[in-house]
Amino acid sequence: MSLPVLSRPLADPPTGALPPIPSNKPPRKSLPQITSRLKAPSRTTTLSPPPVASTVDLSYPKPSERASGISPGKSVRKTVSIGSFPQPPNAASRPPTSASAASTTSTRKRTSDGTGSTVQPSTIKSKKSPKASLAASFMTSQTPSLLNSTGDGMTISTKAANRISDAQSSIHSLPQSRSSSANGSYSTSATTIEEVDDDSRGRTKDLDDTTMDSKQISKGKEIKGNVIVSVRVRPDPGTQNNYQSEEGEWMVDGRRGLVACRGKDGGDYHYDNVFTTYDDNAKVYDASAKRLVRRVMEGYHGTVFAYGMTGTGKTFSMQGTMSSPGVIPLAITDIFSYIRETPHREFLLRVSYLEIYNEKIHDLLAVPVGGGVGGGQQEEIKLREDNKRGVYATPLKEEIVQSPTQLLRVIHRGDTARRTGSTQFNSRSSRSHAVVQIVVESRERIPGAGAMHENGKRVAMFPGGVRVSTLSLIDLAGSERAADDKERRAEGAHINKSLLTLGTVIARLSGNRDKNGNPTDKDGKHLPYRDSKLTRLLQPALSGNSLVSILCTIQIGAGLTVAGNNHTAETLNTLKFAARAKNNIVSHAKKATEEVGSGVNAGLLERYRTEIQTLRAQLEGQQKSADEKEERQIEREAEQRHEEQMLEMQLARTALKERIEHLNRLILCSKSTGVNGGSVSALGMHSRLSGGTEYAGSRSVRSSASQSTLGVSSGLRRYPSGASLGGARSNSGHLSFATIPDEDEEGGDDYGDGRATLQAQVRALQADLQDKTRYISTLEKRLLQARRSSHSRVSMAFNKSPGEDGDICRKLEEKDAIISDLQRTVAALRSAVRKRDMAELTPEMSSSEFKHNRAQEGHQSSGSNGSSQMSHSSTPAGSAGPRSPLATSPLALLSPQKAMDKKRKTVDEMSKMLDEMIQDKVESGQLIKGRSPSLRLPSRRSSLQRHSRRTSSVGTGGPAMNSLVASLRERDSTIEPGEGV
Ligand SMILES: Nc1ncnc2c1ncn2[C@@H]1O[C@H](COP(=O)(O)OP(=O)(O)OP(=O)(O)O)[C@@H](O)[C@H]1O
Repeated sequence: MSLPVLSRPLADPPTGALPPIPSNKPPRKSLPQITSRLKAPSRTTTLSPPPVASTVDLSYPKPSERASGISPGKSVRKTVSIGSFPQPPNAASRPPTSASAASTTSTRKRTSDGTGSTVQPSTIKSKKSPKASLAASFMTSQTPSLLNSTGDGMTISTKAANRISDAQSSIHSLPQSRSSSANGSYSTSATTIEEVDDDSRGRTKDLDDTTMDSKQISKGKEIKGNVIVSVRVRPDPGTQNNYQSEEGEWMVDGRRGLVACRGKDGGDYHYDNVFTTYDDNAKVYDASAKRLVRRVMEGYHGTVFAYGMTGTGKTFSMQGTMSSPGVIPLAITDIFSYIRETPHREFLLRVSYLEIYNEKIHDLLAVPVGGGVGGGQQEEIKLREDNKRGVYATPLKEEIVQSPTQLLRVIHRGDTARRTGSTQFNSRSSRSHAVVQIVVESRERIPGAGAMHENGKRVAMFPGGVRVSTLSLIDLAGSERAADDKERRAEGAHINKSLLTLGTVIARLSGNRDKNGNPTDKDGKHLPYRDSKLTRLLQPALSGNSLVSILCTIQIGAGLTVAGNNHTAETLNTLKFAARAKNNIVSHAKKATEEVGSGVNAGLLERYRTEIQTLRAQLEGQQKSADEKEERQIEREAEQRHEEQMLEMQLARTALKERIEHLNRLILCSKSTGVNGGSVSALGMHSRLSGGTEYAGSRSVRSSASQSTLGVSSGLRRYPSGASLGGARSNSGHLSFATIPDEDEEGGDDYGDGRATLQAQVRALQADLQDKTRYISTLEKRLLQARRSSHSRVSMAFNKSPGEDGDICRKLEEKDAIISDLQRTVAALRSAVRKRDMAELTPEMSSSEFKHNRAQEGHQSSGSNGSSQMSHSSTPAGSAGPRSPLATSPLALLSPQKAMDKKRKTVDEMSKMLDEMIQDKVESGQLIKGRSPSLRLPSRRSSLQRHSRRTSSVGTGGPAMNSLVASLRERDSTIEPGEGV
């Protein structure tokens, strides 16, 4: 099936003055009592049919005779032209459009045979009278391609055919579609909202003033102008438009809107429009639907439907052909023209297409479950009704369209799915009622624009509100006599039943309502809308919520008789239906209100806008949270780095602090206790000497170790021997040598003068022990940390580039150096202890020697300086050289003076105990062996043993001390040099 190519202007809106109100038809002598109420179309047109149609001699033998109970004159009680529709905005109030401009620059004059010839614009412009303008509107119709109007330049392949439905097309459906399920349905019931529309009413009044006595105008009569009834006569090729049939003579007068039948049951029938066989689809559309379409764009609901016997041209009129597009494609063109002309509003169009076949509703746009158009199972579509939306079909697929081509494609897709069949009168007869529904949503582009001017009148508009209106284009199935084919008969029965119901409803329409607001007939009985799906669906339109245009198609002439059927009765039935519709349908159509907010009635436009806003807000929120997350991550990383740095600094500070404390304590010890010499003072000296500016690392460890070593050395001086002195020298290095003379000198003074009490010394030693303990634990910590970090770096290094191996190796070597230092320090400690023990156990030290030395010591101390003493005392025993204080001091301890011996012995014991404790600490703290340092906890047993030894020796004095020394000896003999303690 091919889509029709529009052969008329893209935009041919009624921008100029509206056509004149049809003047009252001249009273006819034969119908004096009727003609006073009739308004015959008095359109002056240059396209009048040939004389054969209009000059048929009409003779009305029985003018007052009623056809089927309805007098033709009475049935057409009031005929109001299309001009009674609400007026469109003034041309001046709208921005000029290219389409309208085009219509003034180049026009084509349509002739009665459908061909056009170019005429000059001036020819048309010169016709200023309303009548002339209407004529001009027909004359100026241009016939550009519909495809060009979209601007997309797409070519739709078509196959020439007389009917649009006869052609095949390869156009595919568009992806953008949505379903109007119960939840997703959209209101088209805005017209149920009553609003005062002074504009349209006033205009109707003005228009009617020209045609009828103002006293006769009532509101009910005014709104009848919202219903247009037209009759179109199909050409009968067989009879060359000879309107004579066996049943009588027919007269069709397009100018007067008259169809008359002279014969049995005949009569005169007047309508808003009567289209002769010479009128083409464009003229039909212009006169019957164009203005309605425009009103729909302005916010009114509109319904156009074609009614008539089968084969009389309903589908031809609604769809048209490629060369002569029908109402639907022309309406689509006008819809988009209106959108282009109205830049201050934004629009959203959605379309649905359904058919009622055998009293079931089918969605022509939904792909059936079983696949294939028209086949498979479809979800049953039901009609529902609510106060807001009125009657609606659900679930019905709706597609959003953005161009005329797109819209035509969608409708074409529905057409191909529509049921057709061959009947006696139509090889491709529509077997269903087809309903195209175009929902138009619109809103002001600038929210808050406030009041707008329409037709020169100030119309209050709610800024930002969405207006929803609906255009229903319905091609009804044709009524027919019983067919031979069973299927056709069944279809025909349903078609006829629904059309009968439609006729019944229209015949009983009265405009009355019961107390619940339901429409009733004159007798107050309910109208049978529910008797058929068609009437149920048309209920909103028939009960007055919509502008209505009914196009009734007939075929008259001898051709029908030739075919063996006389359809005059059917034709008369159609004419009567049209007359009843015109008389009975009362339309209260009002412009839909603008719904503000995102409720059901607000339409998709508002929903989409709300959704856009929501999504935009979500997007911003997500962006914000992502940024925040990133910031937090960065902060966290920075915090971690900071913490690591702080930890490192803390460790460094702790080490520094401890060192400072240690140094301070040593200094304070000597000051606060008044001790100027002895081991305490010596330790302080050594600390100062060895400390310097070294805070941590191997140097600190070394200095600390030196202190320990020196501490031990200070004890050893009480038990001097040549071997011990040599060992002490070799292990302690230059520090030992540098400090020994001071220590010895001061120590000699201490004990010699007895200024420092033993208690003070013990305290000082204990404090020193605590310092050492703390220092050792700090070293442990650092060692552990260094090991951990080097491990983690090594593991990281494995994952990193091989180029970093050198760094790691270097660091490992550094750590190893530290460990080696520590090991050396411990070894020095051990060595010092061993030497001390050896010195302690020297038996051959004679008392005379001791005396001699002691005397010498006393002599030297009374006069000479420390350095000379040192040079003498550092000489080994028995030699002529100077003797070391370490050599002389232990001898002095073995003095025969008992009191002094006792005192010194106690000090020695204490010193040994302290040494042992230091040793224990070192032993229990960190044990380093080779390159794999590990912590070793002291065994509980040995610890306890040590503790008991300590307490016993402290509590009991000499014997305990002996056993302590023995155990020390025993232990030390098991330790090999170089082995970790
Ligand atoms: N005004 C017209 N001018 C030229 N051809 C016409 C006209 N009206 C109808 N026809 C032709 O008559 C045939 C039948 O028309 P159409 O199918 O439109 O009738 P119908 O009323 O829709 O029939 P049905 O109810 O069976 O579907 C078609 O071939 C169509 O081209």
